[in-house]
Amino acid sequence: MKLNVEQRKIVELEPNGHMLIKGVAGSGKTTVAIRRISFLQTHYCPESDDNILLVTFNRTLLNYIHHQYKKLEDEEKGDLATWLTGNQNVTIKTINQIMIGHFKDYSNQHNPELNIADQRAEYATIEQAIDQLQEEFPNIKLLSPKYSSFLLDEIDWIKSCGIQDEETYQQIDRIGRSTGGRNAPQKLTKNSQTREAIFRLKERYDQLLEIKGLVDFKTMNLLALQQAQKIGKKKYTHIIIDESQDLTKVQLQFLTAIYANKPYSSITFVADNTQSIYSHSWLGKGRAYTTIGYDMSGRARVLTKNYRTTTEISKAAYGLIEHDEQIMGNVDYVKPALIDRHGHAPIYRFFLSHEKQLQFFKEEINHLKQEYRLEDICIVAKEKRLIEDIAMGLEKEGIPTEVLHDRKPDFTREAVNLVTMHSIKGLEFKVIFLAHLDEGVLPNTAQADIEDEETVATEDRKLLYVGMTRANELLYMSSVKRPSKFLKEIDPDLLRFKRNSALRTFQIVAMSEYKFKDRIANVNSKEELIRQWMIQQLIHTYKYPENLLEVEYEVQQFSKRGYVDIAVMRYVNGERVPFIFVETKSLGNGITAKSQLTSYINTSNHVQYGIATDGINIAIIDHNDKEVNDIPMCQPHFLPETKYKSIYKNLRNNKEYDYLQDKDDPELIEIKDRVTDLVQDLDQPIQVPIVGNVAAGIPSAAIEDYQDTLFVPEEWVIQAQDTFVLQVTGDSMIDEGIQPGDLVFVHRQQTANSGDIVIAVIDQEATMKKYMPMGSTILLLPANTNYEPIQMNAEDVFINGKVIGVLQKV
Ligand SMILES: Nc1ncnc2c1ncn2[C@@H]1O[C@H](COP(=O)(O)OP(=O)(O)OP(=O)(O)O)[C@@H](O)[C@H]1O
Repeated sequence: MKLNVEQRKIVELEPNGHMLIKGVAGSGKTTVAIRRISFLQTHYCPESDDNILLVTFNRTLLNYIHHQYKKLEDEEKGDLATWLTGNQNVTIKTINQIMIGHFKDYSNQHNPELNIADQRAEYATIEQAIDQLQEEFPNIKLLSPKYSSFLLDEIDWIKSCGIQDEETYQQIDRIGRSTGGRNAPQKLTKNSQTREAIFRLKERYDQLLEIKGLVDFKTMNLLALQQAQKIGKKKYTHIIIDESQDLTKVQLQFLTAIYANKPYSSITFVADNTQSIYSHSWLGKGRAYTTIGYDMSGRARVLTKNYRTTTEISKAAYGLIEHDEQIMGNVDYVKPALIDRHGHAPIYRFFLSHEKQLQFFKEEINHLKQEYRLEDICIVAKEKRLIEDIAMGLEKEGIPTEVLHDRKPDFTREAVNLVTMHSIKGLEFKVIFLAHLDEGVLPNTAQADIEDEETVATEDRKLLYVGMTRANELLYMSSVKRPSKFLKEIDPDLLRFKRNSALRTFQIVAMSEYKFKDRIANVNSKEELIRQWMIQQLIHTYKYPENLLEVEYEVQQFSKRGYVDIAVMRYVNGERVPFIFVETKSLGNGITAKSQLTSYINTSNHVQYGIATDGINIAIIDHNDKEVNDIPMCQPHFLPETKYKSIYKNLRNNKEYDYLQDKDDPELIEIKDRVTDLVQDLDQPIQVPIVGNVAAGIPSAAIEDYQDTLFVPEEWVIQAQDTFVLQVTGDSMIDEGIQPGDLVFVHRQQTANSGDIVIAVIDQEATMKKYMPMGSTILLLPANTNYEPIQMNAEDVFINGKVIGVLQKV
């Protein structure tokens, strides 16, 4: 892969202390971070104690980075191999892996028995602490075991921010909490007794853990920081922090503590705030870099082009974040640029049960298997239990799965991957299924208290955004029962109901927009919702004009009469005939109407397609009862003819043109060269009069006296004021292709050359013949073997005009 100019510039930037690389999802931030390592290693690690650290937030991303390196093409491997294999001074780790190392140093020195508490120990200890403090704070209802998870989260947050004393906690703006309890307090007022109680609880909880020889994860982080600051061993000359928006303040301070500030050092923050999905993160909440001691003015580089996803997927994903004021208002927001890579629009489905969703996955995966390897497919859901459920279901159906946990996953195993939304950050797959985008799950309203409702929504909106931007080629989204409110924020025109079909997902049409109300027995029926959605789709998506649609279309089946819910008509040879039949059922009622549909289709030879749908399921069949992907878009030739079509033969240059004249406005004409298909630009057509028939000849009157005129291009005539049009009455010229009824264009003139077709007057009667002078006589030749040539003395023949073209109706 060739880096673009902006990426290469960043990779090859001379290190100059701290810098920020911000960019949209898929813009190559991780790619740049990786390449920069080999650049720094080659050029800016002159001393033997120069080390480079690439730190990531989550373990899945770390594993994925390792996996991606192995896949790099041979030419790039040369460079990368230096630090991947042989060279020991490059470390790629998660932030926790590094901090645990320092924590171990700390415990070895102070308390070798110290261990990290598991979740069960944390809950047991918090309940103990609550119990001990309840007497002291009898009025604080929050001090109750039922709020344990809320309180643990708050304590975690206090530690994540490195808050050391109660006074600071009393003053601080509490932004970013998202895991309250169902009945958690609505607001943690500043300088309140509630905050006092929480802070005391934190202290008591830590003491109790300590007695048990335990620390929780966030205290482990604090001790690691303390250790790093104490020993002052600044090991890393260059630090690159991928996904830096996810780190806590303490984690960021820790990295500063291990950063060796040499003249050629660098600490690079790689960030995308739009993807900040952790409530305890520091920078991701819009805080300035100055809060951790870095002024980024003039030190930020931006990557705007998303290389990962197609334009269709990107558009839908960006549509989502555009609805979020918090995201758009963030100073570090980067407006994404689209690259010109197109693919299938995202597919969105909803289901009435988990089993139906699973069934859909199974069927789609079985289809996808023909084009993709199973390991190119990843199913993502917000919660772990949801992906585990899906994995179990798929395994039962014989589809191998790989759940990507923290443990080292095998990205190469022939299996469908499954992962949580949080863990998929930084990863990418050709096909992504985002499952269970359900109300209540996304956003998880049960967990939000009112103070943080917006923050929770923003965080979950970002989660969905992260998920959507993981897909290289194909994105499926689905909900079970009520869809997440975020899906309604995406323009429905950007989503599809199924693969390889233009059909959009079911949407309720406002009753004021209903069509054919006067033809419908019960506009309030549930089935009508589906019919009106299909009518809307036929008109807006498939572009069938309303007057080609009929509802309750009557068909005759032997002795029985039936009524098709929607019939799409089209014109064939001027006749209006049924083309598509649609049978609808009320939402989720199944497509049992399919057999009915087949029998209706069989009542007419004209019907080519049938659709049976209940808004959730759909079958599209052709007249042979075979499932097809889609129905055709409306084509111009399906419509009733609005133009008269003729062919004009220009006898002056032997060219043929299509001559199309609007039925309502004869002045509106279109001329097309029949050989080149080029449509002629007709700025100023001229008018030529239709003056009568050939037998009458060309009258002497002026053009203005005639009302019937034709509009034609100027170059078809020699001179407008001398051109007339006559209708052919006889068949004497049919071998020249001139038929009775044709219109001939005649230039008024008294002479002619041998071989010209002329209008000649003999005995005051006009006739059209081929002119052939022979000495003092003239031969007038018919082009029809049934007629004899006429030989006349020259003085008895009056040439009235020469035929210069023929217009023939088709
Ligand atoms: N210049 C480029 N040309 C072609 N493909 C590129 C280019 N830069 C990056 N890519 C590809 O785009 C995809 C996204 O790159 P990468 O994962 O580095 O982006 P990112 O900004 O870290 O994404 P995210 O923040 O969404 O995780 C990868 O498949 C990468 O190979």
